[in-house]
Amino acid sequence: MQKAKQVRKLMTLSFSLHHPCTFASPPSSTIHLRFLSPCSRTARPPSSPLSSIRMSSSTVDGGKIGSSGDVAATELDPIFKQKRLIRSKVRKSLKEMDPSQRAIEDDAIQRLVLDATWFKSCRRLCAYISCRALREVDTTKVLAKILQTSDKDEQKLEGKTLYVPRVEDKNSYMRMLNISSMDDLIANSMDILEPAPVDGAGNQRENVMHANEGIDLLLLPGLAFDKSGRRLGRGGGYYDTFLRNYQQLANEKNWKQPLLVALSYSVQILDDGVIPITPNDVFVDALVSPAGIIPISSAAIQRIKNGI
Ligand SMILES: Nc1nc2c(c(=O)[nH]1)N(C=O)[C@@H](CNc1ccc(C(=O)N[C@@H](CCC(=O)O)C(=O)O)cc1)CN2
Ligand SMILES: Nc1ncnc2c1ncn2[C@@H]1O[C@H](COP(=O)(O)OP(=O)(O)OP(=O)(O)O)[C@@H](O)[C@H]1O
Repeated sequence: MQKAKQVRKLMTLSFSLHHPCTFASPPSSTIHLRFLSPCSRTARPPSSPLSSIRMSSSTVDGGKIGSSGDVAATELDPIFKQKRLIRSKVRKSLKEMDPSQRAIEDDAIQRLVLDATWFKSCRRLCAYISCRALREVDTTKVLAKILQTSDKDEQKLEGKTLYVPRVEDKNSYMRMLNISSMDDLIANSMDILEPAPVDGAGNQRENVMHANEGIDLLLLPGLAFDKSGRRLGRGGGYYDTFLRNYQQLANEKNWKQPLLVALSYSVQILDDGVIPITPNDVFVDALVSPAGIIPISSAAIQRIKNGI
């Protein structure tokens, strides 16, 4: 995990959101940052000193503000500091989790996914390849089910088409590439399994951003979540960047937005208001925890209610 530290990077924050139940991008690069309620355009009441912070686009390095002297950007520091604090607390709780409890929760979460109609009916999806060292909710059984049709053509006709993450560089750039077998994966510098850009036959793997059809579902990892859909990732901004780009593409192509479903151990679900967010953060539609599926957005409530 040492090399994972290299994940820290330069990044220019961009402020557009395309989640159906989040917020429009502000007209200029300087905006007001608040703790926002996921399914309305209204900000939460300012119950914390961080709740109304002026923020502007800025370039950062390793989570620290660069030498641009951008005073407004430094005001983001408390938010990212708070995020780092929560990450270390949750990492500690995950580390302390009893292995047998973890196994029980892994099974319960995967069973819920495998039995869900939105999973059974989905034909095209993105999912993460769980990493034991990161203590992520296991996706082995879900992936095995998705990939069970070994023949690629048969899979396209009857089964599901799967795209999995591949980190391309340290500028929060991640692609989702098509795989048809776990053998398509190799460990990257962070010890996460990911696909090579080219398959065994020398063909470029399909990038979900260049596909002719949209995806129905995205299974997301994360460090912490709340029941209003806030998601705290590992700090790379990879998923938030990908999700924003994908949501924009789906809008342009008139595709239905995919259901964003995060998988979470019980200790990763925090009280509402604890996870601070920036306008870059994308909310999830639903959580799957060992206690059950928690639909959050109206899209998720509809799909779960109608069994689709
Ligand atoms: N399974 C999986 N694949 C994924 C992600 C993920 O979170 N899980 N990603 C999601 O973005 C991308 C990779 N991003 C990553 C970002 C950080 C770390 C990591 O090891 N973080 C350490 C802390 C490092 C530090 O603080 O310097 C950790 O969380 O313990 C790993 C992957 C793409 N693929
Ligand atoms: N003080 C800071 N000011 C501005 N940007 C920062 C600061 N600290 C970190 N960033 C950057 O903001 C981006 C988003 O970070 P954030 O913590 O929201 O990611 P995340 O939601 O955990 O990641 P992911 O989307 O991959 O799950 C990262 O690229 C990070 O490097």
